[in-house]
Amino acid sequence: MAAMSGKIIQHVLVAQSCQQNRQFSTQYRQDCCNLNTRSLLPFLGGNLAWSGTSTIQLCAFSKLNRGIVYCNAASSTAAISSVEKSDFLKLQNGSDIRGVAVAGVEGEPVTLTEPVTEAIAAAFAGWLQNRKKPDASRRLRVSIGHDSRISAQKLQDAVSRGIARAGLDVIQYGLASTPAMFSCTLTENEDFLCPVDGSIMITASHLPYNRNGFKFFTSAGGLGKADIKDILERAANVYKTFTDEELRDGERRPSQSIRRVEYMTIYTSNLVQAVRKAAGNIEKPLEGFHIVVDAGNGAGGFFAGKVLEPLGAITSGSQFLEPDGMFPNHIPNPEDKEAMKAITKAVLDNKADLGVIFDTDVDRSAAVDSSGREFNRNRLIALASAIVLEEHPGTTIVTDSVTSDGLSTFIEKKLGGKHRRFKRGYKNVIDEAIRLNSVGEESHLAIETSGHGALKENHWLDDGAYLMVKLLNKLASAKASGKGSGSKVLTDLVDGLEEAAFAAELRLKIDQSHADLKEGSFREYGEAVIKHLENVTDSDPKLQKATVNYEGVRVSGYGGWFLLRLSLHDPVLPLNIEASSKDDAVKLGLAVLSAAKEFPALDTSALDKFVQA
Ligand SMILES: O=P(O)(O)OC[C@H]1O[C@H](O)[C@H](O)[C@@H](O)[C@@H]1O
Repeated sequence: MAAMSGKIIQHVLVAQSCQQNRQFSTQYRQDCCNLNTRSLLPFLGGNLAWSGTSTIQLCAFSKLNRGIVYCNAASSTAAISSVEKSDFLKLQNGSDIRGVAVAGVEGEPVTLTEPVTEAIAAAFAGWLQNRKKPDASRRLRVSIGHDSRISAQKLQDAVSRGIARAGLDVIQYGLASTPAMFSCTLTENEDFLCPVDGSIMITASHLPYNRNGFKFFTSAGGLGKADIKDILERAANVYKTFTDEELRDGERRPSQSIRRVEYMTIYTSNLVQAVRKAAGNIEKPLEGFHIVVDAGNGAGGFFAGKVLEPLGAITSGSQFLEPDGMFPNHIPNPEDKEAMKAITKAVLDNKADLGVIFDTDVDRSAAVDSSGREFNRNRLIALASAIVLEEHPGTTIVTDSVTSDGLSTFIEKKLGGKHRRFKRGYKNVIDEAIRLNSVGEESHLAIETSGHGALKENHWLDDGAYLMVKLLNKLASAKASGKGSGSKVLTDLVDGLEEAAFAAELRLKIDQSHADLKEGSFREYGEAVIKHLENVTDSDPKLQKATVNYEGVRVSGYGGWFLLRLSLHDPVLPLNIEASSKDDAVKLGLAVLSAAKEFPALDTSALDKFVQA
């Protein structure tokens, strides 16, 4: 410990009483106590154990209304006795775990209680122990980070208890980004206790304030669906071993010694180095650029002060950088129209060269050029493809299924690459790119319209901040070589991308309690709808089914296309339509509707409205 920087690593204790926190709150604000009755003990050996990013977060919670909400947060005693294996399995959301962590929203009972969380963390530790042999000189170590959600501290404490319970070392990072939590499994730096053997990010991405969840990483990447299921099954067993006292008083149990590391300093300095290197080792390659950041009150505020400013950029006009788990300004989601409007306005108001926006946990991003043109969805993919294809001519770009026909033409005809339009889901897209490389087809970029983008050069980590670094590299190198000093260099890269005049996504719900399901699953029902639509399409000469398609049914016609597929997570059939006019889009919509109407458990009201409007 002595060899390590005292500024970086401290011991903290979890799960102390409100009284102890009251002492602490005199230093900050009284209402901070209300918010952290189950949180960190501030003192160890007379030193404040809370530092850096955590302090920022704490202060962000200091508004009274936040306090009220937090005090409604899940009581560990609520709904404890009846948590069954099936309840644990319901927490799976693809390759993530998601649940309700804060009480108070009608119809949304708390599912991520502290004991449930502790059991999940202990299960992950057990899963890790089965796979990794610890170094003889040390125990396995697991790091924990979280986004700005109001339940973050409570869940961090419970996760810490679960990991420690399994006998592994716990290292807390405080406010962090999801990509940083993968990155720390690869970083070689013993001063920062890296690499860790496994890591947990506490986040529910852009979902409402009452939700939370977990993503798990090892040096092999994010855990997949099968591993998550395994962990939840193990968690159900761990949970059974909890004593009544543990279930009742989870958050007040004696504390364990936990280490604290400011890992985000390593992560951000890696981003800074990447841009400097790309610009030819210039210290401030972004000098003269004005770049505004919108972190949506999530975890991405670091990008302005810790990445852009050291590179010389001006960041005035950046907004919503302070973590605030009530997300009072807009949903932190680059797919959200209001969010994109907000960053566009900030760029125009500030006459900035570029705007950058992140989702809550910074694994997704988008940008806006100086004229207010959005680089998100297909346009972001086109831009990233152009950059990657300059570096790796001919490479395959793997995308999700809802990408446009115009994007394929752009990648293949204009950029000379290959477009593999695969399935929805960032993990699916990344895994497909990895698979292609393993069978000899070179791929350097896997990217979704949602803003998840992963590069081979960055360990296939879907990192919203790194994706933006690729754009910054372009700005910096253009400036260094005298080719321009604004965002025009980026705008020019997407020149020639054909974009549909009309695009819509409608989500058709399947009523799981409807008799027409005949006790089958919503998946089977959804597949039947898709199959029927395929048959209808086959008999309509104006429609052509895509020959290469990996998910749902994709059909061209009336100068546009539609895709009907099953949602990754919900009993929903999302329908994407793109066409050159609303009239043509309606014609495509009517073709879908004629098939969908045969299925009474399918709620077609959104489509009805669409074709009538
Ligand atoms: O299938 P959907 O309901 O449209 O959801 C699909 C989306 O789910 C999650 O948000 C994943 O993080 C995304 O990668 C994925 O694209």
